[in-house]
Amino acid sequence: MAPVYKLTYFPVKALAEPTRFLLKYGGLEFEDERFEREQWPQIKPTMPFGQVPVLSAKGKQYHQSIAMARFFAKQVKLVGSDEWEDLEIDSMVDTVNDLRQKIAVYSYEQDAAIKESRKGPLMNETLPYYLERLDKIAKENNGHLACGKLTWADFYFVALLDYLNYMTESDLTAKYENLEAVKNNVLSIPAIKEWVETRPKSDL
Ligand SMILES: N[C@@H](CCC(=O)N[C@@H](CS)C(=O)NCC(=O)O)C(=O)O
Repeated sequence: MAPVYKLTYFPVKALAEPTRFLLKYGGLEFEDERFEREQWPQIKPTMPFGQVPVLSAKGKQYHQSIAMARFFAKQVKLVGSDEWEDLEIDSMVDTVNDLRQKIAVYSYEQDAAIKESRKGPLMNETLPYYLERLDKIAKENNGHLACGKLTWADFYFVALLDYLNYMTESDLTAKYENLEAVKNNVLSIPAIKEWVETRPKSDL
């Protein structure tokens, strides 16, 4: 029987990877549909808001990567134990996403001169600002980003990290031992370790 879930995305980790981590963690079968960039013009009009990732299930399409990650986090019990914990987790996920967007504004800039002008502020101000605070939070939470325990906020951060490193051409967590601990806590989970070793290779 075909899997219940199909996740459609470019052949990269990026925004689909948190959901892939959660599906693998929960042992939930899914079709990992990756299309080539040349196919995108044909596929784009078939997506609800012209973007991916898109989750297909039960004859419907669902967009927005954070919404789908939260959906699977509930299924695999990586959400909070009450609304307050969910608030803490959601706020960390949104903060990591804010950081991603700030990095993307630099990384995806097509004009070389504008890109260069954004590099200093990003590298010397924005990244340290976020990473120092995230590292402090990881310390206070014993190697996690929220609630002092493993939650989907950890998965969200660690699954996006390769993409963030690719966009900044750096190893963002190298200098931050508590963020390294968050990374190791997620990557040492057997199902995640296996996925990372066997998933299709991609830079971002
Ligand atoms: N907020 C959306 C953003 C999705 C998004 O930016 N998707 C990009 C790929 S990472 C895309 O589809 N780009 C192609 C396009 O817009 O034509 C989400 O988190 O799912």
